[in-house]
Amino acid sequence: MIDVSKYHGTGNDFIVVDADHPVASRRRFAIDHCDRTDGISGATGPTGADGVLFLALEPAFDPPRVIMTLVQPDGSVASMCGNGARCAAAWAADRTDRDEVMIDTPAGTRRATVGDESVTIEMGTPRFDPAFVPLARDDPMVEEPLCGLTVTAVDTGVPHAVAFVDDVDAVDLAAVAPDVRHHEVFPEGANVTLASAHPDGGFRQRTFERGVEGETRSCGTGAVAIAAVARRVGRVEDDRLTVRPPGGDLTVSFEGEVASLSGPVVHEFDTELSAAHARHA
Ligand SMILES: N[C@H](CCC[C@H](N)C(=O)O)C(=O)O
Repeated sequence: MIDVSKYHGTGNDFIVVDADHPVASRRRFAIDHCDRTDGISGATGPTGADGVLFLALEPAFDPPRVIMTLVQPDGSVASMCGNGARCAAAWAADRTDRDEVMIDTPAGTRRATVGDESVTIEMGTPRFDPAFVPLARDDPMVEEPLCGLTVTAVDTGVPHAVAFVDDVDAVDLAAVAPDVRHHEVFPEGANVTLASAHPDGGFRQRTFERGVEGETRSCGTGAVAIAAVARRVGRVEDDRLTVRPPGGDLTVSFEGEVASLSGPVVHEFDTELSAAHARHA
């Protein structure tokens, strides 16, 4: 058994594992323990999770660094996760007593700042170039019809197909998302993110995630994707926007074209999990 923690960022929830602990098969560990019916349990029973964050803390750096690897419930590895990176920063801040942490991800190194009420992570520059998303074509996809939605494709560390609709709750996301998520124009697949204008400003959000293969309560790269697309297509000019997924409000801000993501992080509980899976299972 190994010690683990459970965290969530606006309802996007993760099992956090110190990478020093021996886990024979990270893939098997994520598939088993993320399961919503018989995965990781808290005081009130099984919770499961949207993914496992394996975190290697390097406290000697200034600021401390964390190498973050997100393994998803289907066993795949995602190159970036906005809410996961915010949880990783809170975990590292607890261990180092520092409020600034660098998170190393396959999408790049991102600075995180841990405050009392919220954790902010730099998210880099959203990219529309087909080579970045990636798209299996030479032109960016901006407000094009795709599987019944009007889609703009953007890379915010992972690929998002963003569609603005009148009311995010009026869309049967589970029904419409899989065709977009698996469309041949996205050679690595895509997360499918819906947005609609909120009466108090900003946007409501719903995201169907690749790797979870379902809707999550929040998605940080998706929130940044909505803000980036809204600016690109001229829906807003703001440098600071509230994006509201079902699990709680996120703030996306821009300095020039570089985005940051802020919102609360909650340490839910600590427990122990079995890590004794066959290496290649
Ligand atoms: N929930 C995450 C995104 C995970 C990325 C993943 N679903 C993929 O692209 O495979 C976030 O807060 O940004």
